[in-house]
Amino acid sequence: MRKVGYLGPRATFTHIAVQTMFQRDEHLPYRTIPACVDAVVNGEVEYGIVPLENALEGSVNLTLDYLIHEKRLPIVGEIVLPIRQHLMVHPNHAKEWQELTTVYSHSHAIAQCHKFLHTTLSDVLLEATTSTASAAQFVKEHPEQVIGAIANELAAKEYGLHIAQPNIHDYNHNTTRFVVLHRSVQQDTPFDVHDGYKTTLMITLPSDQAGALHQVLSAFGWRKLNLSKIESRPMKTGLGNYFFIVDIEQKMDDVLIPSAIAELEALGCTVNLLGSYPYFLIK
Ligand SMILES: O=C(O)C(=O)C[C@]1(C(=O)O)C=C[C@@H](O)C=C1
Repeated sequence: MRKVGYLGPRATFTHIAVQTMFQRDEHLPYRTIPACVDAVVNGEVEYGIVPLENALEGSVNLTLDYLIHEKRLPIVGEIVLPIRQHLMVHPNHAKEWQELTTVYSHSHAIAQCHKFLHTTLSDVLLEATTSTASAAQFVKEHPEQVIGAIANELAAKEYGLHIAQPNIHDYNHNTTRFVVLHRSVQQDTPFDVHDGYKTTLMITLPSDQAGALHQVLSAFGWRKLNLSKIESRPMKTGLGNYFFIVDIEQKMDDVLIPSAIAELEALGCTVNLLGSYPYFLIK
């Protein structure tokens, strides 16, 4: 049985991803994303699962920044999960959900429900928590307060809450990508089944070189390497300094990706491989 760490407490979306893909393993909750990443670094767990990107809200910057700037662990797998957000309250307040004073949730979950919150609960205070399930746990522990949480159905069951309004996310096609982290690059994949492979690179452009980004993209383009994501993030070294994260829709090979990397390096770019890994889409 392998030890798998996740952003907890029990019944987060991350926990659902872990329960689905690591059914026979031991699951250990961590309070924050950095704590979960640290647990992999320290060897407390073999794998750590953290959210990376949501279809409505974009990247989970805390994950990306911690992985890039603090603890550089390889990505060895990816799980994509459909996300349905529900407004839940303590059963004592089932009829008062329109009079809530405060709604708690993870900032990404709050952002996925802005339209609903704006139109239906416009005066409510919004408070960010470390995860959706920790918001549900907080509501359970404060039955005297007229407050709510945005979380999933499993959290409503786990913490004995009443779903006052189901499916409050603003757009139907809501999914989140979770990455599987390991201490070192592995030959074995963390799960037996998968829907395809991705390779993620971090690319830093040479400073002040006109057309550098165009040249980078053409190194992938003429090799017909399909990119499923390109995103820039601050290098945190000064205003205007950015690096790029690029996802290529295929496994690392012997020819195409290595020669694209060599071409980028010849152009003066710095390229780091963050992982080449299988992904699985949960239905
Ligand atoms: O709080 C949770 O339940 C999480 O697993 C975190 C998280 C995220 O950070 O994006 C995961 C999925 C949803 O997009 C909302 C929150």
